[in-house]
Amino acid sequence: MTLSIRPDLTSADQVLSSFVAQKRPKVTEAEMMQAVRTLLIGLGEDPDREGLKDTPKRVMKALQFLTKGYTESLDELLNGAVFTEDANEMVLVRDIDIFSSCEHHILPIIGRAHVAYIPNGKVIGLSKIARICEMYARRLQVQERLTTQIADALQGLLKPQGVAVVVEATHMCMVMRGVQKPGSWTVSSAMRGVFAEDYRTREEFMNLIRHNANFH
Ligand SMILES: Nc1nc2c(ncn2[C@@H]2O[C@H](COP(=O)(O)OP(=O)(O)OP(=O)(O)O)[C@@H](O)[C@H]2O)c(=O)[nH]1
Ligand SMILES: [Zn+2]
Repeated sequence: MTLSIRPDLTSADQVLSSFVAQKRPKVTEAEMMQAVRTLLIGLGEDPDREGLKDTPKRVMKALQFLTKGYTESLDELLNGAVFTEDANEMVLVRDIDIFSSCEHHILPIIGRAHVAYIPNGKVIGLSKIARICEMYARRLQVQERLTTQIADALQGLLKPQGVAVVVEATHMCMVMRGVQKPGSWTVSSAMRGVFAEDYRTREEFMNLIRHNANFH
């Protein structure tokens, strides 16, 4: 089962279960499209008018794409790209775009993730860090869980000296509806190992995610 619908799992269980690609449950696409059609009627629309004729299919496809992380696994996305390397300095991948969906309203969470780790004999292909973010973001999420899942995945895969993840994001459910606060954004962090234990390591990470790159 997927993480978001198994709140009883510990983070270690969650990392393990992420190794196995999840299958979509057996609801037919026709049933999903029918549900969107019902929504349209409930909203006061005519689902048979020309502009809306293909909308149930489009909405279903869009939602399938936005939640494709349920069908992905760490094992597949890694493709073996964990290498033995005698490196022990911080590795940071910054400014990873995040497009997720909040589980309360299925509205976009848009932001960036910054992910660092300090190796302990193993390094991971850099693109795989962004792919891990992508896999967890493309599920129904709360920002806090997205942040800890990324950290726990790296911690579980590499057993590094430490992992640090910061996610900065704006939630459309707080911008377009509800409390309507455009410009508000949320910062969440997950620190593991030396990043949790040693404030200087954490400070170094925080400084590195604040400075501007020279090539911009
Ligand atoms: N902690 C956390 N809360 C979130 C996230 N995304 C959405 N929420 C919040 O989830 C809460 C759901 O509250 P409810 O009162 O059940 O729903 P609601 O009536 O739609 O709430 P409002 O947004 O305040 O109108 C809201 O406070 C949202 O802002 C997230 O990633 N993390
Ligand atoms: Zn929401």
